[in-house]
Amino acid sequence: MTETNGFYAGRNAATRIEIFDELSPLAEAALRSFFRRLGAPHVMDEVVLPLLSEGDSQLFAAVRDRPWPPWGLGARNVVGLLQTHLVADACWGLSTIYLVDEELGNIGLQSALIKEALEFISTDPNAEIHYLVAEGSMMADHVLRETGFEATQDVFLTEAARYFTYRTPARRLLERLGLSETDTVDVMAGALDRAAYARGAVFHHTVQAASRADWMIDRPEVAAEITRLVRGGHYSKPGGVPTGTGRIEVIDPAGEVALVLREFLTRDEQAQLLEHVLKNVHGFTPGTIIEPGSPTPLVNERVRRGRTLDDLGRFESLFKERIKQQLEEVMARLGHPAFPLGEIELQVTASNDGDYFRMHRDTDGSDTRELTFVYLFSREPRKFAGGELRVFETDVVEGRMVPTDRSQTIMPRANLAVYFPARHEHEVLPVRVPSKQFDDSRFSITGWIHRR
Ligand SMILES: O=C(O)CCC(=O)C(=O)O
Ligand SMILES: [Fe+2]
Repeated sequence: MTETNGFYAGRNAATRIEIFDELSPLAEAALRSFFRRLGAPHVMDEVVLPLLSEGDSQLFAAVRDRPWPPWGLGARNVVGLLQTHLVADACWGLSTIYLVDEELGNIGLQSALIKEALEFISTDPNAEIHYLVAEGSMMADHVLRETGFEATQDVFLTEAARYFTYRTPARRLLERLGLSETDTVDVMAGALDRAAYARGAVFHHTVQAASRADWMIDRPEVAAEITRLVRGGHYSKPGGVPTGTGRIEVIDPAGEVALVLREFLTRDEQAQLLEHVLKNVHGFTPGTIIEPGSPTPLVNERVRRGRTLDDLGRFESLFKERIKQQLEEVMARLGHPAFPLGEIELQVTASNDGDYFRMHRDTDGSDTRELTFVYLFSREPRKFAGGELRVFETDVVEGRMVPTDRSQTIMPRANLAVYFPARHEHEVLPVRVPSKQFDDSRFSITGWIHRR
């Protein structure tokens, strides 16, 4: 047994896997020291502790105890760590296995850590493991699929890359890695067959290498092939009803959930539009919503907080013209059936500090709104955070509106045009504008494209 794992046998015999879901000061000190040795001390405060304090997160640590005394500061030496966190109902994110350099080749240790985590998670027989994988990535895509993951159409967009959700049942992953039948201690000692360790090595090293840019490098414009799925990502929605469980099979979806087109206006047009809007600051009034059964628009801050302006000045005709020019391509790419074009309503929204627009649809099916258009703009460089536009696909099945598991998150970025069917539920996440200045707001122009 130990023959196949001789190099690490001594170390692994002195290693145990410890589970934490809260941290004593001593355990926290041991983890801080671990991340400092990894050269990534920020991970503790920016990832591990926040996830842990949200609840439903566990740390699986490979620990070696100091020979004597086995208590007090420095008694526990953490050499490997895996964090799990519940993202949505029965949907779990796994961190990469963080390892000190001298354990990078210790496949017994890595297998033991993931075995403990997967066994813990799969006490729920429906539990699934999810990763976000960058579109077009070769290594992560190939290896995750080979390990039994399926790619879904659930999209997550950052400025750096477009990610898709990959998922697999926790039980299946345990089996694919050959870990379901052997005890953790034996896994560490080298009792699995070669093929299982080889599969595990490819899997773990791929996840480590592919996600390294996500946790080692503090540069948001650098895209990692694999990134962590987080709560507050496209799986949970303030004030909304959960839709994207990631567990509904999507077979050959008709088109994109929302179509994003860049560079909608020229530079000059952008500057003039901003000028028009800033000049009309006093024309903005609190944004309203139309509630079911009530014909008059109302202010309802439980749903919407923000200010709107109906007068687009000369931009009214410019927007209508440009939307009409794009419409054919837009409908083709959305897979949206053709309709005789009617009017286009336009409205500017300014979202300042604390503003949001919770889950809603722009049509309940009883009016003639077909498509929603959203144009995003702001001062550059941008002075706000948040304000992501999230769109959740809705199908119509036998005349009823049925949410699917596809969604798309659009990070605000100046000069983007977004199109989606008006029946899709969508929301604007809370905006933060530290200066609270009107000029620094997140601005958008919404267009409702009617059929005749
Ligand atoms: O500002 C946005 O991104 C979207 C606004 C919206 O959903 C609406 O005006 O109906
Ligand atoms: Fe809307």
